[in-house]
Amino acid sequence: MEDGGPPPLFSFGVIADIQFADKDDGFNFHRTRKRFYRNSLQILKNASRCWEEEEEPERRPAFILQLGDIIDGFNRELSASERALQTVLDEFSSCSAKVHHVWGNHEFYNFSRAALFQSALNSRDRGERGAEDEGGEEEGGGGRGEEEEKENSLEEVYAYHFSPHPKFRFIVLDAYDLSIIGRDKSSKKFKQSMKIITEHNHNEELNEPPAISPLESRFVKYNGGFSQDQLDWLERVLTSADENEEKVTILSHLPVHPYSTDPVCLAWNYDKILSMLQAHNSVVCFMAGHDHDGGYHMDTYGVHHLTLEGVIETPPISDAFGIVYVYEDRMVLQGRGRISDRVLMFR
Ligand SMILES: Nc1ncnc2c1ncn2[C@@H]1O[C@H](COP(=O)(O)OP(=O)(O)O)[C@@H](O)[C@H]1O
Repeated sequence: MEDGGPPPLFSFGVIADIQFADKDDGFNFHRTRKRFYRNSLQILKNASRCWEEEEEPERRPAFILQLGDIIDGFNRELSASERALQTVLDEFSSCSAKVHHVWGNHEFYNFSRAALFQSALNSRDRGERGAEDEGGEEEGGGGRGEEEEKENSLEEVYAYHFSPHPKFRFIVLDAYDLSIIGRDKSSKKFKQSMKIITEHNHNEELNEPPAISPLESRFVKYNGGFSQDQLDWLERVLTSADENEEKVTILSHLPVHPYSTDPVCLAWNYDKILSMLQAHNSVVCFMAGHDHDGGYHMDTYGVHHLTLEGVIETPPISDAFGIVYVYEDRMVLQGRGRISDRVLMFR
């Protein structure tokens, strides 16, 4: 694809739902899909090799987007969370490009939010500015008491943005900002999240989706949503990107367009994000993981919603990763294995 044409401006690698565990193959909850816990490391090896093989500087990934669920929740039961994470990170480090990590539900099955902020999965320092140090009443912050500091750290958001090339911006979102997994039970956000989920989901087991309608099925414990603070921050980042005529790609573990995923995988308040994306001309693409079957939809505003097929449910004969080559007017996804090639024209 694109052979013989001008080189891209820059390129990046993509991969989602690796969910590595040193454990025999198993199944998803409904036993409809096989999960290849050990082989997921082999697919990551294939990805690293492929990303490193690119010889032309503009075609070699400048960075990698890891879209969440890097290791499986089973590691916690096996007391192997740290070891499994190190195994996967070692594999990533065989590739020269820096990785931007998105956080998914399995990150919270293995680690507390506080631990994640202290871990190598916090790639926020690879960004320019995060939701915590930008705007609102958070700014200036001098003279905060210890109690207030503690309270703020309980509510902290993992979101940031970076510009790898002039006129292009990437925004990492925290889709478990409102969630009952990961948030400390004493936090305001936990209480708010419990209220939201129990208003919609009356099952005793909150991972069992409400059966009212396909869209309502998203109110399960393994999903989450975006706080108003994060939405306000995103609004400011997008306004500035519009003014600077940038092309913005947004990254989140949870998809936000009902046609790009099984609705049971949607973010709780996906509609809030969707209307914001449509109102900002700078937004060209929204990338997510979580739904291992993947999905794609271009909405009526020309925004591409790409849900990447998950590594964990990819049989050993196949692959699930890609390289995206970025040009002035489009992004060209070259997928491997289950991930399709796509040309994403900018609106
Ligand atoms: N219908 C359900 N009822 C009860 N628990 C469920 C249901 N669906 C999923 N779960 C649980 O929710 C968690 C996440 O589900 P899973 O399908 O494994 O998601 P993921 O694709 O993120 O791995 C698992 O602990 C799983 O056992």
